[in-house]
Amino acid sequence: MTTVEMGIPTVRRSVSLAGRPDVDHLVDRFGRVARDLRVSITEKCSLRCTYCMPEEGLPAIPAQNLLTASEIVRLVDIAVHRLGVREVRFTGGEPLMRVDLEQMIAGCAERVPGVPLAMTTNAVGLEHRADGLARAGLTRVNVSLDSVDREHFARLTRRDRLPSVMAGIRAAARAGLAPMKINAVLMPETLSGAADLLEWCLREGVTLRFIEEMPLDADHEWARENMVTADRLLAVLGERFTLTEHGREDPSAPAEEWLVDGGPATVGIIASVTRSFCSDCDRTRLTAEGTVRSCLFSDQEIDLRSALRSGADDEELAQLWRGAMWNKWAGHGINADGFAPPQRSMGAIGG
Ligand SMILES: Nc1nc2c(ncn2[C@@H]2O[C@H](COP(=O)(O)OP(=O)(O)OP(=O)(O)O)[C@@H](O)[C@H]2O)c(=O)[nH]1
Ligand SMILES: C[S@@+](CC[C@H](N)C(=O)[O-])C[C@H]1O[C@@H](n2cnc3c(N)ncnc32)[C@H](O)[C@@H]1O
Ligand code: SF4
Ligand code: SF4
Repeated sequence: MTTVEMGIPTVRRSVSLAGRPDVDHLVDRFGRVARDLRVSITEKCSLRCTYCMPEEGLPAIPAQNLLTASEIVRLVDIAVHRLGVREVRFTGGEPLMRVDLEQMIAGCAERVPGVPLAMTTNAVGLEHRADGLARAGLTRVNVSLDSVDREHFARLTRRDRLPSVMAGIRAAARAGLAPMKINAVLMPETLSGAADLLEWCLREGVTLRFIEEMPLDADHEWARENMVTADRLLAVLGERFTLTEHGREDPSAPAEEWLVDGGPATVGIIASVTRSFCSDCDRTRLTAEGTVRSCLFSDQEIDLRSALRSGADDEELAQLWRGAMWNKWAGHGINADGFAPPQRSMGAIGG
């Protein structure tokens, strides 16, 4: 399948709160509390990673359906002050594709002072914006970088932009956007360069985390038998480094860590498929079109944008959000019989 649509999830305007305790924060039926908000701000991207986007990019979201910077600031304010969110991460698509990103960050920094404002980015062009983003109030960035081999990088991302990414990483470090983490999705074609990537990150003083590929690619080519597992990666890295299991930063952190050659440097693995961490999930998501998505894999979304634009007050919006999260599933279900991937691909959800 090569031509891909963005996917039309089931978008609802109301949701059942039956059985929900009368608390402010975002609880679900499994006792989890969402404190980590991920806000997708665009479907556009400067790269076309094969595990995420179709070659032609995602269909454009009509401008009137995209949340504006001030709408995003308002929803972030509600999330923090009414729903107990403690950290906000901007993602996409590629967040740097929005020219009003600095304005959005500055608005959030003013409304929710002290709350960490992070961004997940491919770092293309970050070189020119890192200082301004730091001044606006961005606290840290995680950067996607799958290979330090220029040819491998260009093949995987369908764009020859490795030098720009490296320059972006260095500029972000100089701007104080730290601690910075590098994310690398595990793919068969880049596995042979995994140890070189780790060596590069150790030299640059940034933390590397490898990620198992999830069935969220727009081309629907993910296949369990082709995916590189955490165990396979550990065997490959073990040929060059001594790795010692070190556990998780905190129980809801997606990455398990290993000390590299006795430490203190670590390498992380986000093993979403073979060692799922859904039972400790603390995430809530806002899509670029203003729907709440309770799980990466759940296509049932709650529409905040329509409510917001038809005059709902902050408490009404907060209550819709609480309902969306109360109905969150137990987990992604990738390992269950009959699993079907969601309609939206990763770039259309906000990874
Ligand atoms: N299964 C699952 N994987 C996720 C989720 N969110 C992010 N990921 C994966 O984890 C990777 C890293 O996510 P980041 O955007 O860097 O965020 P993070 O790991 O929460 O960031 P830190 O707070 O710096 O640890 C992404 O590339 C996704 O592949 C999630 O909710 N569920
Ligand atoms: C969708 S991107 C959006 C932010 C930004 N464009 C970037 O690449 O960092 C967010 C994260 O999702 C990850 N990702 C994309 N597709 C994935 C997949 N199929 N499985 C696992 N992670 C994926 C990327 O590696 C990236 O770290
Ligand atoms: S992973 Fe990020 S950089 Fe790569 S195509 Fe998806 S949105 Fe773009
Ligand atoms: S797949 Fe869903 S439940 Fe599992 S960690 Fe991700 S968002 Fe949370």
